[in-house]
Amino acid sequence: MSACLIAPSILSADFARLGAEVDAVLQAGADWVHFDVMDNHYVPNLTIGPMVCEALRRHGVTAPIDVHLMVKPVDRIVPDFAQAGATYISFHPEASEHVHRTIQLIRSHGCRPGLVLNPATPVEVLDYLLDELDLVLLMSVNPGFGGQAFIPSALDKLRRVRERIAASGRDIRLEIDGGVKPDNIGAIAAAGADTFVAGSAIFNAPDYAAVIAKMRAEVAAARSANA
Ligand SMILES: O=C(CO)[C@@H](O)[C@H](O)COP(=O)(O)O
Ligand SMILES: [Fe+2]
Repeated sequence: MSACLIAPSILSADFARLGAEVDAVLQAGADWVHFDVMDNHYVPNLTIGPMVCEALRRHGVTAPIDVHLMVKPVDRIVPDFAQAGATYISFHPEASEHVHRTIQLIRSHGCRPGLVLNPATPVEVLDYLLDELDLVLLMSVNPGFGGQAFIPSALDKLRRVRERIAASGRDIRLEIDGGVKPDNIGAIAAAGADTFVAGSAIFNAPDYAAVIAKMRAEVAAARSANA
């Protein structure tokens, strides 16, 4: 099983102090920075773009930046995020006319491609694509907002995607996004996730290090119970 990675979603950070917030979660033990990009078109909310990603790199952030694109169309913005220092770029298949081509575009710009499945998107969308992907991101809420409740059917979907990843023989991260908290992360890990996005659970907590440590401990306990 791959290492457990914690990716705080900066959607729930204090945007007025973004650099300091990102420094604080990384110092508190986070592995990645999850960067939610919303366009008020594919989803009904508007957030941040490549200039903010570049500003974080200029600020000195060296951790992987995990860009979650909730934009339509996708391709036009990919080179800008690559230039801005994105590590992973993930997108929703519903937002791209040619999903395979978008994946290739992301890789050709030196980034790692990921595909995001909404709660109602069937796992079959991964057919013919797993060989090209470095990450599958399962949404456990509908995209657009932080602070929503985890949708339980994501657990079964995690198990099904984990089986497909195992069958592919490739090293593909399985990331979960939406409503992840210390009290459900164990069940999420047991279902097969190895990369955990958490926005409100981390940024609304008084002590980032304590909540990240609690999440890691829950994942470790679930993994040893399943071993
Ligand atoms: O992509 C999204 C929402 O569309 C997420 O990354 C959220 O920002 C996660 O926030 P929490 O559910 O953990 O509060
Ligand atoms: Fe996200």
